[in-house]
Amino acid sequence: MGATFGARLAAAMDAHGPLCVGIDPHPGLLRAWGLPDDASGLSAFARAVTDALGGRVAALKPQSALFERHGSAGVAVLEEVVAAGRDSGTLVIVDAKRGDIGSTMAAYADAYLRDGSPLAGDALTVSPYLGFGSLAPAVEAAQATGRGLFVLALTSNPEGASVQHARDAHGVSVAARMALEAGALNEREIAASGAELGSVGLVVGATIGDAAARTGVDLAAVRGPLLAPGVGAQGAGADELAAVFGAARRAVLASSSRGVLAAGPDRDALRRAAADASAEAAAALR
Ligand SMILES: O=C(O)c1cc(=O)[nH]c(=O)n1[C@@H]1O[C@H](COP(=O)(O)O)[C@@H](O)[C@H]1O
Repeated sequence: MGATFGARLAAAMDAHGPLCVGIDPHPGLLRAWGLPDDASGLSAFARAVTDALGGRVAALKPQSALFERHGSAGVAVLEEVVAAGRDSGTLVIVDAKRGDIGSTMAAYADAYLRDGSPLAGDALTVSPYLGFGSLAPAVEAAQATGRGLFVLALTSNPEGASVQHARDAHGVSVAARMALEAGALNEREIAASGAELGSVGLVVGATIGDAAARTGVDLAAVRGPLLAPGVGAQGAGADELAAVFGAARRAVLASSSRGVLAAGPDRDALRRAAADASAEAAAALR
């Protein structure tokens, strides 16, 4: 196995800035780009984004749901995106938010985290709400193949608080429990690899305000990458990034989908939008 996902992501952020661009081919965006809402439109959209941004941003994050809308033909396009990202040298985070009981999770791990699987990018978003331990097959597969995970912890949507802020009998919030579990895995990995960041990241929305402090989540102690969606279309910008992440800001990968994609389909306009978003995130997180 080569370098760990955490090490590869840290190098990519140093080279290109702390920005992940989401590939979310919403019907409205396809329309705005003059493309049909079918698999051919998805393919043209995804190719335009990977051609424009491959090799220029730290990561690309295709949103599986928007490909699944078109059934097997759409999933085939998702496979093309994963391959195009890999060919361009840009890390691909497959945003499928998978989570299931352990034995079924093993099948998801096989689909998204196994060498040679057409759906396997460099990392996968996972949902720990069947219990963090249910993710064990994904953790094992990711560590065996040098891939990463992003575990939903404090999500950018307001409804997330009703689950994630809840506290157990010891007063530990659900989000803090997820952060502690991820931190323990990263500590072991870092002890072995010597990398700056582990490979078990968290999803922490840039829109959450002071929720990390209120839920007792120590973001710096996670020692893994912090994927921060909510930048751009959901309203977060430089001020929110700086305020939410504080001492953990060096680990943050800001994520924007519609905020960058709205500049397309023109290649140079997409590049300018991504470069501006990346520079803004870098300044906020310095
Ligand atoms: O895991 C994610 O990426 C994610 C987690 C979260 O808490 N909030 C969130 O918006 N996302 C994803 O990030 C993307 C946000 O898109 P924009 O709002 O267009 O930037 C979508 O694909 C969401 O599914």
